[in-house]
Amino acid sequence: MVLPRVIRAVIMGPPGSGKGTVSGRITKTFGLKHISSGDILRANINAQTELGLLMKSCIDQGQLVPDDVMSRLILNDLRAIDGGSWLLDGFPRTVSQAEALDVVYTLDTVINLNVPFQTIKQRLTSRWTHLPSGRVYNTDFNPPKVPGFDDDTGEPLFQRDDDKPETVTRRLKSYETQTEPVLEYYRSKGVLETFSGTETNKIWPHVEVFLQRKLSSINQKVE
Ligand SMILES: Nc1nc2c(ncn2[C@@H]2O[C@H](COP(=O)(O)OP(=O)(O)O)[C@@H](O)[C@H]2O)c(=O)[nH]1
Ligand SMILES: Nc1ncnc2c1ncn2[C@@H]1O[C@H](COP(=O)(O)OP(=O)(O)O)[C@@H](O)[C@H]1O
Repeated sequence: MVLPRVIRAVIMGPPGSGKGTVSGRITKTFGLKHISSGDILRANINAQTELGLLMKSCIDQGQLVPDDVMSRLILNDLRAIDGGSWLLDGFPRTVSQAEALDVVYTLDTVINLNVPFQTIKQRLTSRWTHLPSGRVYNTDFNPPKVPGFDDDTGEPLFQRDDDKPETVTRRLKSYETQTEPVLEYYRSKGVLETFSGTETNKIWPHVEVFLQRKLSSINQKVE
């Protein structure tokens, strides 16, 4: 699909709700650039940058990275895209981050994946990630062709330290206290679109139809 006008979107949902999985499908279908705060942080940890080393213990303990650090990091990346369409995944996670984003950009839509916590806990213990690309697998849902290795590159997959059950519980708590208020923030601005369910393959067709309609209505306004 051609995007005549720049589209700015955010995808939200608790950890493990399928943001990365659905983002992959959105970028493939609609051509938006996927920017994942978690992938950016993990790339920094892997490259042992100063920021990565500072943030690692915070992330491993299931706590959020400080707002000012995170907002600076993401806004810099968005500036570098220079006018292209994007889909933000994992940012904003606090009202303060949402306000920082608001100062610079107006969002077209915020997709909210509403998946029960019980479903999520089971998924995360079997999540495997390909660090360089951010591709995610699951030993039950979408296993790699060769266990432990990425389908596209053949490189090894890795299990995130913060996907341990006790850390997941802490991340879900921080989602409730710090991120749920962001949903209210976007609801009051009229841009929040919620998709509820327990299976990505059932949620995705609704997201796809919604985005098709949204993009064609935006493009009609441009013509
Ligand atoms: N069983 C199951 N696993 C899923 C489903 N959708 C995504 N997953 C897996 O659940 C884990 C979390 O998904 P991910 O997209 O990384 O969620 P995020 O943390 O919100 O970005 C990954 O291992 C996915 O492969 C689903 O419908 N069923
Ligand atoms: N916007 C953000 N603000 C603060 N911390 C963040 C943000 N995005 C990611 N992080 C940190 O990185 C961790 C992993 O994030 P992410 O990969 O998005 O997790 P998930 O996909 O499981 O929701 C978070 O638990 C948090 O410590």
